[in-house]
Amino acid sequence: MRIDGTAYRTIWPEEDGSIAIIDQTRLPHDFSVVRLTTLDEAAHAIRAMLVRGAPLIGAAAAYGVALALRTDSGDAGLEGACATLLATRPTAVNLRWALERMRARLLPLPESQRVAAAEAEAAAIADEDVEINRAIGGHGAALIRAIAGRKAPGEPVNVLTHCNAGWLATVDWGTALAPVYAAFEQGIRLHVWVDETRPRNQGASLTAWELRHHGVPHTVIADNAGGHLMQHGKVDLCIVGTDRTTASGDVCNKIGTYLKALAAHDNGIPFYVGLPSPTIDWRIEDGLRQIPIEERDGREVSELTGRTADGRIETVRVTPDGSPVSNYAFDVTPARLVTGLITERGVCAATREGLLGLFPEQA
Ligand SMILES: CSC[C@H]1O[C@H](OP(=O)(O)O)[C@H](O)[C@@H]1O
Repeated sequence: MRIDGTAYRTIWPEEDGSIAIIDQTRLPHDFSVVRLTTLDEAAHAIRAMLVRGAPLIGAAAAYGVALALRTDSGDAGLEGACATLLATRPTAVNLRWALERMRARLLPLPESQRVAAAEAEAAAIADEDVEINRAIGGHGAALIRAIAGRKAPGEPVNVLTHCNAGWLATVDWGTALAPVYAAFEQGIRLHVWVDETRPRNQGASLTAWELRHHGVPHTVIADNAGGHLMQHGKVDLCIVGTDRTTASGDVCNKIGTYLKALAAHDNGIPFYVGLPSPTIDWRIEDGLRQIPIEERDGREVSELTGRTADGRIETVRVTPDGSPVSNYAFDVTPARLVTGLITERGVCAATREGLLGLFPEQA
């Protein structure tokens, strides 16, 4: 995506072998590029959410393996790197998918060939992600265009999204926001309701930042406002991302997604999911019982970090000292509440039959 005229991806290799990332914990106030040079730095970047979003987590882990092999390209080094990176975050299946792909590519190779092959495979994962998301954008834009055709002339299509599933959550283009960007580029009038997405505020801090830089009309709202907007006809469709979708169409995504899906269902509003195929977990059917839900540090709920009027970044506490805090990072939306899955191969029902219709090789 372009920021002030410069084209960026969220992650890229540098000539010196380091891996550059945009530090997303500094947005929206500072645009800061960090260079990773070791396995531990890559693992920290994922765990501490300098990079986040299922596809970007997968790409970052792949590059993390390449960094690790520069130090130890033996089997133990490779297995150790994969174990370290796999342990960073439990929910996004792209992490497991990318690491299994790197292991399969590298284990058969002699140690002398592994660094170059790891860098090439990580770059391939990144490039493929961009093309997958571009295709999701095209398929999703057709949905937005169809809704636009039913609106009064000049009326924008109102899209509600949760968390950040834009280009910052991927290598480029995004998943839930790819259709928004594609429709916007096609000249379709639209507006995006941006759930702030407590507690880490990826919507307020990242989605709003993305959309503002791209010139897409948007309004940041409290998470709890979405249902009210739907009841009053102000939402035409919801599009969200996912960190893991089961073979039967259950969708795991940022905490609060399930509540939006319930409100959409109650108001007859289409609820779509931007779903790149590496985010499909073909090994499980029951999302509620089989998807591990990450629990993060309670301080993400009890504290707020922002910029003061005079430009200082400060953190304040918003709960009483001593009050216990829990911080579930994801929830699971049952397939029955999902209108459709927007994949790189087209849109399908949130069912096993729907997914296998687009990905028959997985049968
Ligand atoms: C395109 S994946 C985006 C997905 O990832 C986010 O989780 P996190 O920021 O914790 O990595 C969120 O669930 C988004 O929908």
